[in-house]
Amino acid sequence: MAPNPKVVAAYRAMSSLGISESQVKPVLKKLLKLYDKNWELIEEGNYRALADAIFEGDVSEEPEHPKKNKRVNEEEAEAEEALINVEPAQPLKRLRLRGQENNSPSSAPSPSKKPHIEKATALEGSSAQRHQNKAVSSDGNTRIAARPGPMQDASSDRGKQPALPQDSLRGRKPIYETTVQPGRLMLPSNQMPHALIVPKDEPVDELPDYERPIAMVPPEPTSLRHSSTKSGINRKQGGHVSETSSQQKNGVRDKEVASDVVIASSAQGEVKLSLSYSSAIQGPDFRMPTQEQLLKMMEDRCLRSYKITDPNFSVAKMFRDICDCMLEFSTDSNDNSQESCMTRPTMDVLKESEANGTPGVGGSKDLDTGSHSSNGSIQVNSFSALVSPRGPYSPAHQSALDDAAMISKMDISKDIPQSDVGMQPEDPVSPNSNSLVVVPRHQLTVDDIRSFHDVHDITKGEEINQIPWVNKTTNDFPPPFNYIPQNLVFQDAYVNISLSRIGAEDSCPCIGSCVLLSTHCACTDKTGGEFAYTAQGLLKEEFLEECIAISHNPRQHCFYCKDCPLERSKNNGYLEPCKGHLKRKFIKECWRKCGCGKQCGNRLIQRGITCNLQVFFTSEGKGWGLRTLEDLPKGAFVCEFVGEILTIKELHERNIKCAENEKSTYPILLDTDWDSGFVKDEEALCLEAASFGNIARFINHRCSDANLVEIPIQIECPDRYYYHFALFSSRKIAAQEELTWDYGIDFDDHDQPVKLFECKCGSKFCRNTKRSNGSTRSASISG
Ligand SMILES: C[S@@+](CC[C@H](N)C(=O)[O-])C[C@H]1O[C@@H](n2cnc3c(N)ncnc32)[C@H](O)[C@@H]1O
Repeated sequence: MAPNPKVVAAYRAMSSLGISESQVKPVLKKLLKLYDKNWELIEEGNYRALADAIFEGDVSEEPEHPKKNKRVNEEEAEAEEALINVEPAQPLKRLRLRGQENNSPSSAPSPSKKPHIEKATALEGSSAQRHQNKAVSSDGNTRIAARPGPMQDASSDRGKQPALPQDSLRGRKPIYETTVQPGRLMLPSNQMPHALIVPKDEPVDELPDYERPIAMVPPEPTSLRHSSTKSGINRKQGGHVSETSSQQKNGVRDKEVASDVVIASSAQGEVKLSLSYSSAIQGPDFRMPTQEQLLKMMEDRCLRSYKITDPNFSVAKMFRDICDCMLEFSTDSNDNSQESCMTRPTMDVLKESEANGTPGVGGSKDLDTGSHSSNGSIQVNSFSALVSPRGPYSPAHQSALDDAAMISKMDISKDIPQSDVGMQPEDPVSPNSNSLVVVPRHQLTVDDIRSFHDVHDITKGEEINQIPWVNKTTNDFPPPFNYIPQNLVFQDAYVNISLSRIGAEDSCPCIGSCVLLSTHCACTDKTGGEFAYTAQGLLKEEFLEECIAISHNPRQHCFYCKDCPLERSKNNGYLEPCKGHLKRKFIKECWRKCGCGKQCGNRLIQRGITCNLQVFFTSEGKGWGLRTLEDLPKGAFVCEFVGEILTIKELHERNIKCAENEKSTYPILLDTDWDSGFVKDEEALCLEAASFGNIARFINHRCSDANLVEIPIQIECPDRYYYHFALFSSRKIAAQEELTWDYGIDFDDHDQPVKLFECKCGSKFCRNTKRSNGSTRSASISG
């Protein structure tokens, strides 16, 4: 008799998992019986049920049913015959599970040799694999991550289904049935128990991926067979029968019923987590596991497949926690008074607050108000603060946070009792904390998400040193912005960084550190044959003093362009005369085409920020500021001013837009070389740091006697229309001092690129209080 092609296919699929026909045969026979020869159930998910049954050993270990050898009908006879006659199957690549494409059948270890390990390995390729996170590597291959992602976007699930014909469904609708019953925990589809997945021809659901229920009801013929007493599970609470929506939708089956088994519940039983099971899985050999067996099995799976190493890990506890979270979430979200629910801020901030005598905020931000708070007083803990690698955080929490921001709300000024200040904070991601609210990612605006700044490191790891932030003065959180460590072109700016444009005159053939050599270095040619830096990595005194002098006496160092790009950008048909720009002293650093190394003393600013800084909320009404946490010598490099590279035209347009929305821009004109000839529009540039910037965006202005001075640095571009804007200490600065620089604002000029602010620098040279001076330097930052 010709072999049954279905059987052949099943053999082949199992063969690709390294399972021999002799192992498949008895299990397949039993499954055929169990499923009433419903091949669809066996074929589903590339023979997932078959593979699972073999690995679990459930079916094959069952005692033989008395009707074992009775051929019920032709098909069974044929199938059994085929099971005997079929040729050894060749591995069929198309049928292999994804992620196993490199496992040739020959290299697959024999299950009989290493049954335990083999089971785990194979499961990773089958059912267990579906519970794993996957990351797509740069080569486009799907990789399995070490941990499951509970709130993973369903789109990342692509590629998890086997390459079977139902692949054609990908990109359309998932093949799961989604009957939502009240009180069910909603989890993403990639967490649905595979045993409860319905065949592919069942109706598809309309629910978004993130609202798929964990409990699923598969189709089955009308029956209440499931009311088995075998299970031993106390189903008093949850053993109810429910009707699936699919039946109502398609009307194909009269009634499909399912039963729930409660596997966990919150303390008072308000929330229960139950598994629905269907009589479709209850053949004559149906054996319901006890709750204990189920949890034990799941625990084993977690240990093996998800590599959970915590010896105290308990699936039962995890499920209970899920119930607690559900309860907490649902009661919080129904309760409008949650707006005033509060939590304790992070420890370091509380300590600071206490020291300061005022409540403080750390890792906290006013979550852009309006939609979140009617009175503007609701404060939301920083998302990043919660996920700080140094904070009370575990990788397990991370995956949950990937798709849902855990946010604790507080209004410290009103709600934190003084007795709470300085108390040990709760684990902010503990499910037992009643101060947490889980906000689905889709409810957050881009600005909300951006605004989550890590209290320990506002740079999010982009700099060598972490730069924390603190607010001892108000409940405000740092403004939303994206931290970038290097300038980035916004759109039209022409910044041509190409090696071919760097000629011999713009690079040196030195070896080692140029500043230590006695020989001439070509990179100093443009700065008078002298290095600006000392061997100790400070600005040379003389150079620094010249820069400070230029800054103090702008009028004497001003030039006026014939065709000013700034005026041109206004494009109002009437070209105003140039108001003047400052001609500054340049530094040319060595770069990639030079012979010296990265540690060359003439590559200072490109090595990044090395001093210890902190963002803090100023008490003088200047908003946020930057301070040093260590003493700085005179001439030390502090940081670069980093932002988006905009053309002046783009800045003009952005200013108009921002003015409409009452937002600020923080621009620095890169105008120090505009006198070299006609500057094209795409080469008249500025840096703008309001939305994308580095730590320098927090440095406030101080008139004249600021402790930082700005210096243009040429690195990778031979042309000076694009350069770096570095800030150095203009004098010794003591730890805790605020860092300031003179923006060069003319407070009398109201026709500047951006609106002016009322200067609160406190300097006795403040130009704003005198409202005179008439500095002719072009405006930098204002707000
Ligand atoms: C580059 S930002 C500095 C960081 C800013 N303070 C913040 O909170 O994000 C420039 C803005 O800070 C404010 N600012 C800077 N220096 C100031 C000063 N001396 N007095 C008052 N406000 C100042 C102005 O609003 C200005 O537009």
